[in-house]
Amino acid sequence: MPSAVRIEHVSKTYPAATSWWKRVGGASKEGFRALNDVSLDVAPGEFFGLLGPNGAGKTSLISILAGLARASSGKVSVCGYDVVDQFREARRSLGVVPQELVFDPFFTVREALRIQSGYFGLRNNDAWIDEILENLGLTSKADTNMRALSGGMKRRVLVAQALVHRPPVIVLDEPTAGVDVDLRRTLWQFISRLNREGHTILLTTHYLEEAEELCHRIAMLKGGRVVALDTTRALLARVGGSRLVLHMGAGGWPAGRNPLLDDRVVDVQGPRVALRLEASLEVEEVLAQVRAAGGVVEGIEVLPADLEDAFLNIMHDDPVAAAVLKEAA
Ligand SMILES: Nc1ncnc2c1ncn2[C@@H]1O[C@H](COP(=O)(O)OP(=O)(O)OP(=O)(O)O)[C@@H](O)[C@H]1O
Repeated sequence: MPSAVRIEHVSKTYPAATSWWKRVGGASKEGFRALNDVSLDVAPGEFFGLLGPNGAGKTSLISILAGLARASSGKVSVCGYDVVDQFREARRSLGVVPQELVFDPFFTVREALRIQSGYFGLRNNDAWIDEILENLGLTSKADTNMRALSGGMKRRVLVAQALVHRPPVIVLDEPTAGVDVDLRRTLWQFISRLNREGHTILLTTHYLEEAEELCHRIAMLKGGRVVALDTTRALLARVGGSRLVLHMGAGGWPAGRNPLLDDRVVDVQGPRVALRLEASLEVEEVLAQVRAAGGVVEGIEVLPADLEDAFLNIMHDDPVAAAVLKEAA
């Protein structure tokens, strides 16, 4: 059986120089390289996560997969169909939920889904449309005009549109960005069910806890390169240990006073500082070092390591990723 998604040595360079791009400082003579020799193989039935910070290249990769953009080099196929040479077959095998809310304001929800079915040559698709509407909590909105829907409801319709032709591969580009808990739960229940029924899912997200819960395997992208590709379990095992979260009082984190202590820091968000621990027994020792360095600790939490730790570790351990991080700081 062919791979659900196969990406082979894909690079993407955006042309140098629209005038606005020059103004924001992104242009160079050679253009901007958003993807750099990316290779991935997603097996049929997998729930695969594509993670990475802003600008990592996730949307560029998905656009190439969906035939909306061309790779500068390399090959991409969906269910064995080349996305350029066999565009129709590849596109039919794919349902894409885009990141941006794009919709036609003139139709009701049901009309929009019927039209979308028509693009794939599907008539009499109402039974499946009704099932999708129900599973996404949209039944009561079926006859509502698209422009009268809230943002969250519009996002549900985007998901529904991607599913009308029952694609074997479903791609979700940050589907839960800015949506409420209710939609998240509804969406993940439905998507997990489709995955259990054999659909392959490719998910990009910034929410690492979502990826940790749902994905079998994960690729981490940074600066257009794959910096890690492994099972979720193996990525978690790579970090081990636990995390100490300190809530710092006046004066904040005593940076630069003790390099060993600074080395443990994985994340700083205002007064909340997360540190890596090899063993929980180290808590006392670390607290003593913080106090000796002049830090005032107001609260502590000890948490098991999670995907966020794995992500931060990998970003720091990878020399290219570390250089990109440093540049961004
Ligand atoms: N049309 C374009 N022209 C020039 N540069 C672009 C274009 N589209 C994207 N880029 C640049 O390519 C890089 C990768 O962008 P991309 O949108 O693929 O990243 P992303 O991982 O999806 O980010 P985010 O999480 O913010 O959505 C970014 O630096 C972006 O500014």
